[in-house]
Amino acid sequence: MYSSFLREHSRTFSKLLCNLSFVRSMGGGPRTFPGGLNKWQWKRLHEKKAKEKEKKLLEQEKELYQARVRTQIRAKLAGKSDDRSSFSDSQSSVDYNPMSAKDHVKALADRFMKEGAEDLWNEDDGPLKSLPPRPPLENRSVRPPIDLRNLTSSRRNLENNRGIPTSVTDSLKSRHYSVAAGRILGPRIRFRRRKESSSSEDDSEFSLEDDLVKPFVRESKGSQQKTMGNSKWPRFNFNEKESSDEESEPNGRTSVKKMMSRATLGNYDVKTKRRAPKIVEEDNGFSEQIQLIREELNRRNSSENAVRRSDEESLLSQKRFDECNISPLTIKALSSAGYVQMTVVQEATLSVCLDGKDAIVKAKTGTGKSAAFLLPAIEAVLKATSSVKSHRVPPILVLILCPTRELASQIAAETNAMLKYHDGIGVQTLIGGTRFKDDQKRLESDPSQIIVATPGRLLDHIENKSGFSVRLMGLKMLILDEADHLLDLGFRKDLEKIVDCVPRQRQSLLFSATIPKEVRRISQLVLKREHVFIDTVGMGGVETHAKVKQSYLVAPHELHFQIVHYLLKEHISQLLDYKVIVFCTTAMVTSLMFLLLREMKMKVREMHSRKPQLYRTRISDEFRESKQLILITSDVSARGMNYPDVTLVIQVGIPSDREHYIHRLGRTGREGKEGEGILLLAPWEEYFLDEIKDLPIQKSPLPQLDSDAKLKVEDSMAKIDTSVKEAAYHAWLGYYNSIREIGRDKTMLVELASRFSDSIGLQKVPALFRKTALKMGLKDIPGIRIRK
Ligand SMILES: Nc1ncnc2c1ncn2[C@@H]1O[C@H](COP(=O)(O)OP(=O)(O)OP(=O)(O)O)[C@@H](O)[C@H]1O
Repeated sequence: MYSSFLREHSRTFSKLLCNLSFVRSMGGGPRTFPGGLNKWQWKRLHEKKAKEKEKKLLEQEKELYQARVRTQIRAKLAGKSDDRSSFSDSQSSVDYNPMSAKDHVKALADRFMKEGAEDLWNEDDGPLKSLPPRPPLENRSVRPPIDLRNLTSSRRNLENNRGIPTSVTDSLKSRHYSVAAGRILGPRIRFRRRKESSSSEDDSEFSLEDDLVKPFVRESKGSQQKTMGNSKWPRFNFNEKESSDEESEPNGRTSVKKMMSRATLGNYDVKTKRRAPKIVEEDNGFSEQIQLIREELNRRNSSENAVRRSDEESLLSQKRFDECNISPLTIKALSSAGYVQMTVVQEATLSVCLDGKDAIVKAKTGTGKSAAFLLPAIEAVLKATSSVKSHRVPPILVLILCPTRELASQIAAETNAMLKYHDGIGVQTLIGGTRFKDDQKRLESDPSQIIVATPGRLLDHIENKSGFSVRLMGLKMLILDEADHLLDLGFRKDLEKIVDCVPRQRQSLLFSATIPKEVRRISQLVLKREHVFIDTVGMGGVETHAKVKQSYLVAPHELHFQIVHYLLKEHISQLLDYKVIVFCTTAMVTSLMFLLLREMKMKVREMHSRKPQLYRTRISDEFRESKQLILITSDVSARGMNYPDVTLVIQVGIPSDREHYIHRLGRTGREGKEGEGILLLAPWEEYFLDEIKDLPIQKSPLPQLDSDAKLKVEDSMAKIDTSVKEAAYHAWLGYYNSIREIGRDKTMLVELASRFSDSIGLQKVPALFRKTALKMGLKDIPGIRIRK
């Protein structure tokens, strides 16, 4: 709610810090700082200061906001419609920066009513879940379609629909409140309360503005809100603390409830009505209204989806690149790479991106999102270089952030292909696992306008490399590939720092195959408020490809290695040109799986975060080019990697969330091709299926495993070094401990981990360091051994 204000100020402050550290880093390196502090102490000191400042700003903003809301209540109670008009003359001219409560509410309403924002109405992530069948409502079929916008923009609509009084006095009598915080818009929640003293019901309706007022509203003791049709809709909590605000009236009548503090609102905030003990009934009209809106949205979307499904997952649109407003040299490069027609997401996004608008884009895996952001990126560079005089060191004009090193390299390679005929435009990668000095040399000898980076290494350059921050000051476009992952907690801090170091006047583009609702909410960390949301999947659309057959197997953990071996054998026997990716839960489990399958003479390669970068790059390149190869990997390969013609993806164990499942699966069935995905779960992991229940995944029967194969697996497992297995056990325990559904029952977790330890042929459960056990909350759990 206060974020825009806060962001604005904290950004300025952080920029100052950025510049400060940059100034210090000029001319040879920031090695010592005032007070004898080293770089990190200096940095921490300033981070602390920034946090304090941020807190103070937040407090100020809160106060301002509360004052504004109080004024609004006063105005209402005094019978004035405009909150500002209720101020004294001297106050009325004050500009309540950054915006008035009404404007704020309107802005929220606008944002949530935007085209494509309907899914924000949905309480769950992902597409709208289908609604349970409802008994037919009278006259429902003859109801005209609901204009959703009208629901927010015009109160009258609802009021007329439902016979709610519209006059000022009436509306004051039946006070209107609804819900802000971006959750409900338009339809207002209507509560009925019965006055203790009278049998007639007092309609109290809550309007959008007044949820902002909620902290100031005190409700009568004992009054309860009845559960709404959907329990997730915002609740009005009339809790004990609020009721303790009750004061005795001078006449000794304690049953008269005062609402809000008299100190702030004088007599206006004293409710002189008798206390209403409880809400007598909930107005079902509201949930009905919501239901109708949802149905209307579903209806609209199902017809859109029908059109979409009619050209069944077609990847390419009708539009050609040469029909678009992009450089002929780029078009030439595109056609030499075999791109003539645009893909659907490219067509949907290009004009918006070329217009300079901020956008957040959701499109299925393997549908050409990279080119969709690279084309406008190249245009932005061309535009900027033609209008700006030549610099000795060109500024960085486009910054592309990726979550993994391999993805950054892949994007850079694709950019290079598109820049084939453009002289004087270059792209460089800044990724971890390479020598920092080599980066520096490349940046100096061949400064490029486009940088593709992983967040950590980019920050190293911002903080340590003199001149780099200055080059970033010319940035025109910031792109986040796999945006939802970059906005995840794991990357968030780095991302915030990076955003603070680039100009505010820039275009930002966010792309991913999965954009959960909360990511859309926090995307404004990067995007302007007036951004566009482009969703080529569509609400209610399936996020995976119809041509990818999805199935799952449930088997005890002890059988997983054997089953993977069996599935691979089966697949290889059916396909000459197979190419398989096996995803494991952690790097060390990946390593164990790789060693086992290699021991069993399968043609496998391994890739995970514990491998040196040079090795990772070599394996990635080999797998891209090869046929008849199996890649055993962790989530480093889950997102964005474009290995052509992957025929099967096996996921062993639960992915960390629904999004990971979709991205891993998306390594097959790219460019509209066919593919297959198998998820292998232990019985206690079956709960995960609930997260993907809207996806077309089917249960497969357990294969017939012969005893020879079992012996073979056991023999091969016995040959693997114990240290690898111990590391796998530790990693396994760490992974599942971090998964809420499993990690919360520590005893069960340790028991399962012991079984895993058995299944990989360890004689006894490996011991943990005391510190590790403590950190994981496992110290006193039976079955955990502590290292002496
Ligand atoms: N217009 C086009 N014509 C033909 N092929 C294309 C076109 N655009 C992209 N491709 C190809 O489609 C494949 C997938 O593209 P890309 O890797 O950009 O997908 P993506 O949507 O980013 O996938 P992910 O969500 O997994 O990151 C690539 O092999 C790319 O070369």
